[in-house]
Amino acid sequence: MTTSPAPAAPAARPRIVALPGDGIGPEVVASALQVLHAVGDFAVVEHPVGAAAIDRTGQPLPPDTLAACAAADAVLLGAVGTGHQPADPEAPRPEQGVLELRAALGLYANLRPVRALPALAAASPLKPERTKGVDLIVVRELTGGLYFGRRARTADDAYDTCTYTVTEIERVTRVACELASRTGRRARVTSVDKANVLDTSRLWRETVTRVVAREYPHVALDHLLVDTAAMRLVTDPASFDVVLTENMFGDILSDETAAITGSLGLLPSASLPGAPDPDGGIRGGLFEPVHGSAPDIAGRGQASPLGTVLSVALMLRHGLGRPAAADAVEAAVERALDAGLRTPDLGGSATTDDTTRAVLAAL
Ligand SMILES: NC(=O)c1ccc[n+]([C@@H]2O[C@H](COP(=O)([O-])OP(=O)(O)OC[C@H]3O[C@@H](n4cnc5c(N)ncnc54)[C@H](O)[C@@H]3O)[C@@H](O)[C@H]2O)c1
Ligand SMILES: CC(C)[C@H](C(=O)O)[C@@H](O)C(=O)O
Ligand SMILES: [Mg+2]
Repeated sequence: MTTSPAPAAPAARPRIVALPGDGIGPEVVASALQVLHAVGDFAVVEHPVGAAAIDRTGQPLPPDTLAACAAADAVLLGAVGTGHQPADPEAPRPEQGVLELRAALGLYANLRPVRALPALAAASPLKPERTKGVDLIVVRELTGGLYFGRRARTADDAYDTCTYTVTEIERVTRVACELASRTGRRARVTSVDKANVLDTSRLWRETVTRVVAREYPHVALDHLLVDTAAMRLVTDPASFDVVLTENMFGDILSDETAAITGSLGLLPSASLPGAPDPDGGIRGGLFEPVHGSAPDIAGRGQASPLGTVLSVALMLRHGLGRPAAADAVEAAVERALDAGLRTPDLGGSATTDDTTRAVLAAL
């Protein structure tokens, strides 16, 4: 008697934790999850973070939320924050939730890609000839520097310290160089620091220079001071390929890149525990738009969900090893914009729901 082979076990559904958060977070996450479900079969569970979690549990990152994120294949976050600081300096702050999550999951490499889409050339405050062809990635160190240094405050004074170790700088430099070396990129890394003032920046510059010279000699490396980089990002954005920088500078410069695309609402990000797998393998990670909770427009159905939808594309590509689905989502967003879709931040009147429908229709 011959035995037939056992039927192949169905591929496990990737487990996604969604953290809607605050303000427009729930609006943009709901939209992005519709797009995610349109391109595959995923098991999604939602957990609270930020002010929503403080309201429910007193903590911005409750232990149940962290445990679920640690066990998930990938995490999608909307935004946290109420837009105002609590009167009591000891009170928990929503933003601590996202910072603790990044640190707890070891997500030191934050990728913030920026592409100027031809359809949106007129939406940028920059001249079209300056933004034409811009395709850069900010690689922001995410778990060190001022955000995580020793700090204290009294009624009369306060300090935050900026610390970097050689190991922290080396590993994020490797991520930037790996990305710069990939097909379609220009093998150029611009490292941004403030080496004319800060010791951490001098260590940063020396370490980046050494890693590139020893391990990535084919990568063209240059260094810019952060003030000059801020200027160059709007005067000559097309000159950048991969921008490598520390935590605080990366936060500020990446919001500035909104001027290139036309709106902060369009920018996605991926926070990873290392370089994306070159073979498209599963990496996990946290995926979130660059923008915040936008309290000024929350609850009105006006927010652009595209930064979160494009973060889903990054999740599919870098977190879940599904590059074809990622390409499909990005192409659908481009087709919808080509067809004239414009939310108020881009000068139009499309709602969040209109945008979701347009992307789903273009898939
Ligand atoms: N990762 C995060 O969760 C994250 C990121 C940035 C800011 N924040 C928090 O968000 C709160 C508000 O901060 P803020 O106002 O300085 O920055 P923000 O990014 O929330 O908003 C800045 C401006 O951009 C607009 N905007 C942002 N996202 C948009 C979208 N998707 N569509 C259309 N317009 C959009 C807003 O309406 C606002 O005018 C603060 O509590 C801050 O700490 C959270
Ligand atoms: C909310 C805040 C802590 C966060 C940051 O500064 O990293 C945000 O501005 C971002 O860019 O993701
Ligand atoms: Mg920011």
